Amino acid sequence: MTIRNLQEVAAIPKSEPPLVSVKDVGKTYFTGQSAVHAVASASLDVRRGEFVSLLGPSGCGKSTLLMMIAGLEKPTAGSIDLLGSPVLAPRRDIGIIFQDATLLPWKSAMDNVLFPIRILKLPVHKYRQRAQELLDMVGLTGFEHKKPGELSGGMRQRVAICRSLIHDPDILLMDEPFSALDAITRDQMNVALSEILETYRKTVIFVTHSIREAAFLSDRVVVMGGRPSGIMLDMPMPFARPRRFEVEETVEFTQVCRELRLTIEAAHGHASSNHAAPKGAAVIE
Ligand SMILES: Nc1ncnc2c1ncn2[C@@H]1O[C@H](COP(=O)(O)OP(=O)(O)OP(=O)(O)O)[C@@H](O)[C@H]1O
Repeated sequence: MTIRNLQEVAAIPKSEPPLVSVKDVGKTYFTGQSAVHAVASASLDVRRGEFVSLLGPSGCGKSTLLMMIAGLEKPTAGSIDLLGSPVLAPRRDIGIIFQDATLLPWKSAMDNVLFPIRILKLPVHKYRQRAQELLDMVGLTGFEHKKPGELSGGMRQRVAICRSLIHDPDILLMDEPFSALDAITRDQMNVALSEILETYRKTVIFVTHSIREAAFLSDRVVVMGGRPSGIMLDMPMPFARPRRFEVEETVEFTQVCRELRLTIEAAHGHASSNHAAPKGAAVIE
């Protein structure tokens, strides 16, 4: 089982082909008589070890793009390659985390983490130690035998993160994983996720409404928006790693967040921050 560390990632040459390649992808949903153009033409490359956030207001197609990368929705235009092969269906080299932890309520935290191993018909005993290491890393030592109902929302989401990592996927897709948590727990989860990724370095595509969350976690932030929706901005985050809360108190962080916010507002025809937030952009924190 490979555990990639930061030094290894830093050593990945920029010339290496992207791990995820989204080319001119579009998605139109047809429901009865009407058509919804969820994503117009989106192109995006993600390199191995990168953390890329998809940021934008409600309804701009972030989840749709993520679900297409996961192979859970089919594009109506363009193509998506993962590790050099086209995505045609859900794949084992991907781990997915949704807003709701969706744990099995009758199973313990340990058994929930090991669940993908059972589904994949791999030998469970070989993965117990890794499951324990993951639970230890997210601060759940001593909670292995608790059922989801006995855990807090933040704890359940930590179990879900462990579950997504247990089979050592190359890519993690995360759809607003912390948006149901209170602000303090959410901040703690952001730091916990950063720490996890410093050890179990993965390629991550992360959907969020939160500018600060995107800026804190990401190597690049991709802003989606416009009508029809596409990619408005692809911006590298200039903050050194490892990152701790203090980065959010820097002038540079505030400037980056401002630029992201202005791009989102411009996408909605509101270039000035003095305007009231447009419908749809009201969800941006
Ligand atoms: N299964 C579906 N059938 C029809 N329309 C859909 C479907 N899924 C999404 N849509 C529409 O596609 C558009 C994009 O939705 P999507 O959920 O991808 O946006 P989003 O940016 O992730 O929004 P949110 O942040 O609120 O989750 C919306 O107009 C939505 O109503």
